[in-house]
Amino acid sequence: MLQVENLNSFYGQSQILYDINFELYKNETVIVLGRNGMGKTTLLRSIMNMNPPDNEGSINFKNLDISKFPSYDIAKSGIGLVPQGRRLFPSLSVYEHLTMTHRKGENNDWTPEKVFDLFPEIARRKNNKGTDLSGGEQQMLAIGRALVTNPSLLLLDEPLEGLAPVISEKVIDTVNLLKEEGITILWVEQKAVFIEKVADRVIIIEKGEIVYQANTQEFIENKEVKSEYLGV
Ligand SMILES: Nc1ncnc2c1ncn2[C@@H]1O[C@H](COP(=O)(O)OP(=O)(O)OP(=O)(O)O)[C@@H](O)[C@H]1O
Repeated sequence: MLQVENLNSFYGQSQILYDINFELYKNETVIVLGRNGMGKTTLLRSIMNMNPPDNEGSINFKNLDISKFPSYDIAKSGIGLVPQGRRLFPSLSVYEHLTMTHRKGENNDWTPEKVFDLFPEIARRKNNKGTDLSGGEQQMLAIGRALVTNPSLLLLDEPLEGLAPVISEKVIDTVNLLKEEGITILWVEQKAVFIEKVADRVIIIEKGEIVYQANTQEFIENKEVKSEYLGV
């Protein structure tokens, strides 16, 4: 579904990502782990061709090189981003967040109403400003806003940040449900604690380079890798 080849990313003169190569297969959930500042957000921004960073290399999505597409065309081609920190719009209501980006899907259309069925917590607050919601509700809205673009690939940037354990569980359950619906997931995260509940494969990024790729079971059993790169 996605092939990233020889991706190098730069903020001005500073190189952040070095020769990144990996593939995502349809319907798998892959977690990219890395400590603070290792380049995880930069990787997602590069896939979306958001500026900054500047990128070199190729990114193929469903056999199309999207690396030079503007971000809105990448979104249209079927990649949805749930950004770090949610980045909701202070002037928009919950409902407006969902209607503004709704783009009709081919089969199983994610409408604002379907998002409300998934997250009744935010349905009750549809006329409130998005930024007035609790942290957990804001994360649900941020996921909903990406879903109404009807993505086949969803990029999640540390979606559990600042959430209570019970809400984190709900987000993890939601991601598993989306996988059942056929959505491919690329999730970047600092901590590996929940990984066996959701991931098929794990990639570790260290100072902008991929230093490890394995299936989840192999990763869980590999204490050396965990302590070397994640300090756990
Ligand atoms: N706009 C920017 N301009 C210059 N440097 C940046 C910019 N954004 C990020 N960086 C630098 O790029 C590096 C990678 O940052 P990035 O946000 O991708 O890391 P991360 O792994 O997502 O970290 P975190 O877990 O803290 O979100 C860091 O050294 C950061 O300081």
